[in-house]
Amino acid sequence: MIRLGVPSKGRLMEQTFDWFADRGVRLSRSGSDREYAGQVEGAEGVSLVLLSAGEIPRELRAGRIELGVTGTDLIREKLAGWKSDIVEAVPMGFGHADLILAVPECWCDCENLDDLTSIARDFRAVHGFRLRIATKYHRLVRAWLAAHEVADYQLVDSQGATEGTVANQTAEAIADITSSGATLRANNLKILSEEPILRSQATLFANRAAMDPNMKRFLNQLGL
Ligand SMILES: Nc1ncnc2c1ncn2[C@@H]1O[C@H](COP(=O)(O)OP(=O)(O)OP(=O)(O)O)[C@@H](O)[C@H]1O
Ligand SMILES: O=P(O)(O)OC[C@H]1O[C@H](OP(=O)(O)OP(=O)(O)O)[C@H](O)[C@@H]1O
Repeated sequence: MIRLGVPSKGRLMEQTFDWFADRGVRLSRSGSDREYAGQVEGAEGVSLVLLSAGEIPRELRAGRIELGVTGTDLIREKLAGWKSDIVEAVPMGFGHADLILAVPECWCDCENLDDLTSIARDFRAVHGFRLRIATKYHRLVRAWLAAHEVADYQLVDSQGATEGTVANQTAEAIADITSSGATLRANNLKILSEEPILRSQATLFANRAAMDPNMKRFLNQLGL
């Protein structure tokens, strides 16, 4: 049996259902909106597991699902060395979002990472603590800042409403996912001019160890 993990709610779930329907596989939730059980029609030996998008990486690596749909950001953030256990089967063309670093709009002398680096250096001297960046993407942000040789900062964990942390004075900058940019604008934040830390989209991932003839047949059926 191939267990296919799909986000259990929202646009990501609906667009995943549409993507599979376009390829002749009908995924649906059984029972009420609140019941996290599902059905698969049009493919033999495949079952549907509805999960939080954030849990799909862990479940895939643990082998509790063989296939999973989630954002590339979540796989890279949650699984160190993910390529040894996980195969990227296909980017699905939706759920596009950029992981970016943003600072208050009113920081007129801060347009890029070089500016932020010198602000961070002075910040520590003036305030006695390191400039705080709120994020839930600890691994990706740390690696990106290290690659750009930025060291004078601290990460503050924020699992939601991250853009609000600056107004709430629990951070000076944020690193989060954005797509339309509306949340950043509403919170008076601007993106640094560098390329995003990561461009993410919804992707079908497979557990590498589960790549048997059965799995290949199913991927084939999906046109992959
Ligand atoms: N505004 C957005 N536009 C497009 N994609 C987004 C947006 N926000 C988040 N995503 C993407 O959706 C995926 C799920 O994100 P996230 O973990 O925040 O979901 P969630 O809805 O909070 O799920 P859960 O709470 O069940 O884990 C991620 O891959 C993320 O990149
Ligand atoms: O650029 P935009 O189109 O405004 O989208 C960006 C927002 O979407 C996500 O939040 P989500 O709604 O998933 O809630 P969260 O704060 O719980 O992460 C993300 O964390 C941003 O806050």
